Amino acid sequence: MATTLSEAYRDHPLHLHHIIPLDFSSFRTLPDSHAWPQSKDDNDHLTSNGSCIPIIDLNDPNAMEQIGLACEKWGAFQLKNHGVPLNLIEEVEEEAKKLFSLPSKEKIKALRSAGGATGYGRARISPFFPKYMWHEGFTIMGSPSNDVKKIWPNDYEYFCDIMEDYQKQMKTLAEKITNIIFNILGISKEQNKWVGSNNHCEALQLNFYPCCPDPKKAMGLAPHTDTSLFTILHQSQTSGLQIFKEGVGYVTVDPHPNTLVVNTGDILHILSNSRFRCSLHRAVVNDVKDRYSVAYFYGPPVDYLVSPLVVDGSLPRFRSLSVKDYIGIKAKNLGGALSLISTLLDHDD
Ligand SMILES: C=C1C[C@]23C[C@H]1CC[C@H]2[C@@]12CCC[C@@](C)(C(=O)O1)[C@H]2[C@@H]3C(=O)O
Ligand SMILES: O=C(O)CCC(=O)C(=O)O
Ligand SMILES: [Fe+2]
Repeated sequence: MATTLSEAYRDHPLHLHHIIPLDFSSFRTLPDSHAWPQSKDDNDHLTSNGSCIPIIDLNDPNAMEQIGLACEKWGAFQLKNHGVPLNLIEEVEEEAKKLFSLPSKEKIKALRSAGGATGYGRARISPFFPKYMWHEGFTIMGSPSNDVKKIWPNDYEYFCDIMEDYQKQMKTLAEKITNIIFNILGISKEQNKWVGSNNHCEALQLNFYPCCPDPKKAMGLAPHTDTSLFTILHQSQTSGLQIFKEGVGYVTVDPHPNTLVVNTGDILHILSNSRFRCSLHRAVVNDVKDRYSVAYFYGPPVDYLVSPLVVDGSLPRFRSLSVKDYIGIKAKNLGGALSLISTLLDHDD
């Protein structure tokens, strides 16, 4: 049987102190463990003048062209008329709120294990940063029942139904977006047989950023790119997501009701031979409101060979490798993973 996404992560265990979040409710000031050095750049570009992530209507006849441009320029766009029922999105947010509002001692029951991929805990990228993030996460792959039963032995069903339903809706939308993107890139049906099958990778991440006593010094989610083909994100009506734009800095993605944020990931960057960027992004926190977000990561199956698409005799900028191998390289090198597989640089190792 082919490897699953959780199995691909099992080979890259984390230490427990990189998994257990703080009991944020017990802090009135920012603990040193969560105080990040401020870089000058950080406060400069919280809103950008005129530059903002495009909002695209999926029903617009020009949607395909707009999506292509957004992926080239920003590696992100906001999507209107995406077809996902709004009440389902609201229910996912409500269930996430219920889960994260539990006392620490309850949430810890579903703690992700060292070699595990799902459950409650810190972000997987935590070991790469000297300070901790003002964030708690809950990772779901398929049915969350094994994890949620540990917290709510008698009331886990509704939560699970909602999360599974949401993943189904996200998969349908992700397939539409993939078809559009592969059309733009001219990727053949032969190469994308996995789209629309059940042989794909998906994961759902519930994020919680508690209201923070010293938001300027804290970091919600440190800068990263996603390991997906692309990610579909619902952010609650509280802003916090910022996308890095070359020459501009971090640009805030203002929440718009009824839109979902789509950001491109590493796999699409490699496949498109870097025509599409993979957006570097982060989440900042605030001292007024708790913030929630729900990220759906979508991509080809773990044994799929990711090969850069070469057009008109251009050279591949990355070596071909399986999704599983890329996950392994990223688990060890995070932001350095793409340059390690680049064909344009000399590697010492
Ligand atoms: C399928 C995925 C995608 C993961 C790993 C695994 C499960 C959890 C995802 C996240 C969610 C939070 C940011 C991130 C950077 C993290 O730390 O965990 C993501 C990561 C990735 O995109 O690499
Ligand atoms: O909370 C956000 O807005 C960003 C979340 C994110 O980047 C992720 O889950 O990968
Ligand atoms: Fe992300």
